[in-house]
Amino acid sequence: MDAGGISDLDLDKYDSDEQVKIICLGDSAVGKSKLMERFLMDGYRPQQLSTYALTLYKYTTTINEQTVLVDFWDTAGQERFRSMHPSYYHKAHACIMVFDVQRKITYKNLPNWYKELREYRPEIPCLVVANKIDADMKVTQKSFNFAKKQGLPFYFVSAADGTNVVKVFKDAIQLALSYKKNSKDFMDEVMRELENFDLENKESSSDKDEETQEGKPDSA
Ligand SMILES: Nc1nc2c(ncn2[C@@H]2O[C@H](COP(=O)(O)OP(=O)(O)OP(=O)(O)O)[C@@H](O)[C@H]2O)c(=O)[nH]1
Ligand SMILES: [Mg+2]
Repeated sequence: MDAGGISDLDLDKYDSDEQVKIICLGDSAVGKSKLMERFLMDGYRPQQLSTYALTLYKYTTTINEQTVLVDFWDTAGQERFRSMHPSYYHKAHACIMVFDVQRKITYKNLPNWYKELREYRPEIPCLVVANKIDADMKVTQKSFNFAKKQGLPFYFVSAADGTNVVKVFKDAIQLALSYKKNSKDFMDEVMRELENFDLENKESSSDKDEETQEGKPDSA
């Protein structure tokens, strides 16, 4: 692993305005890596961070005249243990949750992934993706109710022929950005309230000082 790889794991960077982190969840072999590679096709630079069993895909885009750096996090094998390391979820702004329409079990496992996601990131946008529709277009007639039940956006996609791939990733970036903006506004509000609270506290404690001052016997 090179030094650049290590600095890429500097998690504090996700606090800055122009960086978002998007994670990918789902069973093994549903096509998570293929989807990312399809989206980033030209000039993507996956960075294998084998120590951490993950790959970072870096993507830069311009939204509202602002340059946005997106880190897509992809796992390398951890999902076989049915659970991710907490740092995988840390400061993520959106999640793309993938299943394979050809393997029912990968759909059945979605609630488990979703539960774990919500333990770490209760509020981030989550997009549900049914991959490999190229293998049998008829599956798009079937209903997969998990997303609807949870009120999550749902997409039929194919990493093999590219159907809807750009749409999913662009939507994920938009949702990540708006999540970040709104949670930041919320935090600003909390910080303001805390400052006010602090001021009030200081005022009341200085009142107290005066009282004790007054209560003291006059030395003169
Ligand atoms: N037909 C078809 N095959 C696909 C599609 N996407 C992925 N595959 C195949 O599915 C297999 C698994 O794809 P990966 O992208 O490696 O899956 P993954 O979710 O990253 O798997 P892990 O890294 O093991 O968790 C590969 O053989 C892909 O070629 C698709 O849209 N259609
Ligand atoms: Mg993979």
